[in-house]
Amino acid sequence: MMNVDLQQERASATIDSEDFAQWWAGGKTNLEQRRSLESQFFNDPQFDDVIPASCLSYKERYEHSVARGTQFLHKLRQWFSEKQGKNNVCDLNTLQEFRFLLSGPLGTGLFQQSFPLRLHFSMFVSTLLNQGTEEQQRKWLSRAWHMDGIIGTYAQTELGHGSYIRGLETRADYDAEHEEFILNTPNLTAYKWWPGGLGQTANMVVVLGQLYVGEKHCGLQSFLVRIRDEQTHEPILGVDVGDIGPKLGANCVNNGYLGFQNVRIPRDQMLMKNAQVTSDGKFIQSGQPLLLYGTMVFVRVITVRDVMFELLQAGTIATRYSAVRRQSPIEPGKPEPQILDHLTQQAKIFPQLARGVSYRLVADWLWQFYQNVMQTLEKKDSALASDSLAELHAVSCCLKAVATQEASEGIDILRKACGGHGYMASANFDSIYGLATAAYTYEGEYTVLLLQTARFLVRQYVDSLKRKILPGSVTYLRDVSRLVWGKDLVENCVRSLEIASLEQIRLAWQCQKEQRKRGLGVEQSNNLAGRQLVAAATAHAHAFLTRTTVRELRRIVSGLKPSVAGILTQLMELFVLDTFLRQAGQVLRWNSINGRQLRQVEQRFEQLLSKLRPNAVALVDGFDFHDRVLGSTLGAYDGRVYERLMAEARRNPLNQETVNSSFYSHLQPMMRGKL
Ligand SMILES: CCCCC/C=C\C/C=C\C/C=C\CCC(=O)SCCNC(=O)CCNC(=O)[C@H](O)C(C)(C)COP(=O)(O)OP(=O)(O)OC[C@H]1O[C@@H](n2cnc3c(N)ncnc32)[C@H](O)[C@@H]1OP(=O)(O)O
Ligand SMILES: Cc1cc2nc3c(=O)[nH]c(=O)nc-3n(C[C@H](O)[C@H](O)[C@H](O)COP(=O)(O)OP(=O)(O)OC[C@H]3O[C@@H](n4cnc5c(N)ncnc54)[C@H](O)[C@@H]3O)c2cc1C
Repeated sequence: MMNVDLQQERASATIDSEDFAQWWAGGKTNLEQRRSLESQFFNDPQFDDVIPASCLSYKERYEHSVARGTQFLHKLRQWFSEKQGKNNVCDLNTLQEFRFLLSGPLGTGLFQQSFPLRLHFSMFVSTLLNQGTEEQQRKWLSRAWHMDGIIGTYAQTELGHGSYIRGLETRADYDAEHEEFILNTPNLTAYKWWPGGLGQTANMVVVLGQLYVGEKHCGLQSFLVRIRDEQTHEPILGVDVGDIGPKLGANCVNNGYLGFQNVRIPRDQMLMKNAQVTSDGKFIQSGQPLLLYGTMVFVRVITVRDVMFELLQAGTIATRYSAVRRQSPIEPGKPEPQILDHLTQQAKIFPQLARGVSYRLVADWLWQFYQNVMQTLEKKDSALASDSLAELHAVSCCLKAVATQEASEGIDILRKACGGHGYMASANFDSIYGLATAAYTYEGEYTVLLLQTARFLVRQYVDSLKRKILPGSVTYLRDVSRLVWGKDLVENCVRSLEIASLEQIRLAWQCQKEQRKRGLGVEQSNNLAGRQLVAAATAHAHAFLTRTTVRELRRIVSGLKPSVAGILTQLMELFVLDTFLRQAGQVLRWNSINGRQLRQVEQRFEQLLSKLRPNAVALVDGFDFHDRVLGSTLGAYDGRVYERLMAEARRNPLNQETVNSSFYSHLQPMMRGKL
């Protein structure tokens, strides 16, 4: 039976959640296909949970995720190859499509704490694609794509170094006589540490190590290394491998450690698309060295989409729960309202929904931009390629940083918006938050990535002073006009964020110059200007996110059904106004905005909350998360929150006996003074 409040919400909404769901899924056919695929898995008893996953031990969780992961991949592959037909070869688009099935809603529905085989596709196969020569791809790609004797992962980070990649210590020495590389872990800090699936799952890795040819250091290169025997799965001689242990979240990923002692691999297992070692030991850098970092760029790009889903999962749970939960009369003597009627509750939840929708528009744009840059790189126009790569790196770094930070923060706001019940593991905010906050760190830590973007921004700012043509993402730096507060509030807000970004970049540049004038070198000056540089990259991200959201929505809006267009326009506006208000410190520092104008934004913000209120439940229904994807007692479609909380408590293994054995062994002796 459906909760009556949710029934009422759905009946009185002015948008049709089905229309929204079709747009969200990219069309009716896509939506139907996704639903049919999900039902094949979610209705299959072999994918049911007997015991709540949160009640399993760490080891049991791993074993369960491998058992389920292999069944999942087997079934998904069959479905995917039928769908792809003859096109079932591994290229970038196919990989992204398949990876999305693993890490999007479907994969999340089956693995709330992720699973160890994900890295094989997102990082191992993508590295073979990006960094392998055609010959290497012929040899390895198809096998890897079909997991034919190969389960891979990406081993870059070490115990001692993660952010500063050049500091990695793993060594690969070329032995010309045997045409082999010899891999070594010279000390404890050189142990690989963190790679997902490395502990007990993977049998091959892409390893990043310092290449030495004789005495000559040839920089970091990537190598394809077998670490476990294909048949027995025992570690190869000289390989020391294991799992690093429980973490804050993502506890089914099987993150591992790895050390090498004189492990030999053939010469053709260095990935040689951009750099080669010839059989007689000549090192040739034939492509742009930075392409070695290509896998990281790829994952940063797709992470924006991943955290968008996590934020909206949490948003759906909090919205439905807030429509079911009744507490605290607004007027004395009146019935307790749905907590969603408290304006402050709307102000916690709706901006997160708006942010998620904005990330969706920006993630689509970013993926397109990534593909365009990849095509440019293939054209071998080195100047153009290097400019495009620099812009892609700068944009992807700041978007990944800010999106993961805001999504994690948003998920925690949504968790708190569910009061005490939000803290239950069965509400599932812990898993969702665990994944989102991991993304804040992995694939480039937040501050480290913002500093990368800031370098680019300062350079573009200096170019703007020289009246040079600027890349698309920063053309606004050429516009030095002051803010003119007009009728269009969205434009006022976006423009003031752009001005704040421009001025903050200018300030960061001035700080660097001041330090240089004091006689400090470039690196020290950068270090001392660090806070300003991070503020500049953050301000740029906010300006870019708002401008891109507005532009992308305007580009597509005419093709949408009026009710979908209407709610998306409200959400876009709410996102822009919310960003402006949250960044008010920066905005007011760099723009002349008076109290009346600020109040205008606040009033419109509050008005938008009221406008969205009647459609909130229909909107989150439109994201079309299956109950299994939400995995939450608070967020299920039927709204039977209290029944589910109680049922889940009763399933808890502790409640399977009325008296636990610890009573006889400890509590009773204590009470009888017999300890
Ligand atoms: C358990 C997970 C949860 C479950 C989810 C499961 C699956 C999800 C899928 C995958 C994710 C899972 C796991 C994540 C895997 C990882 O984390 S892999 C390890 C990732 N590591 C990093 O990201 C390290 C971050 N550090 C760096 O990228 C670089 O070291 C640096 C900070 C960018 C600096 O590099 P450095 O070599 O020192 O260079 P320098 O600062 O000197 O810069 C040189 C110039 O190169 C430019 N540049 C740097 N990187 C790139 C790049 N990628 N592309 C293009 N250009 C780049 C840089 O800006 C400099 O340019 P200038 O012109 O000189 O300014
Ligand atoms: C869940 C998870 C999964 C992961 N999966 C993988 C994987 O599959 N493969 C893999 O190779 N790695 C993986 N990693 C490792 C991950 O990429 C690194 O942890 C990440 O890049 C951060 O590096 P670090 O741990 O060295 O942090 P540190 O760099 O030590 O960061 C600590 C602090 O130092 C600051 N700091 C560091 N450098 C600078 C600087 N230049 N300027 C200013 N401040 C700085 C940071 O801002 C931060 O506050 C994973 C990590 C996690 C958490």
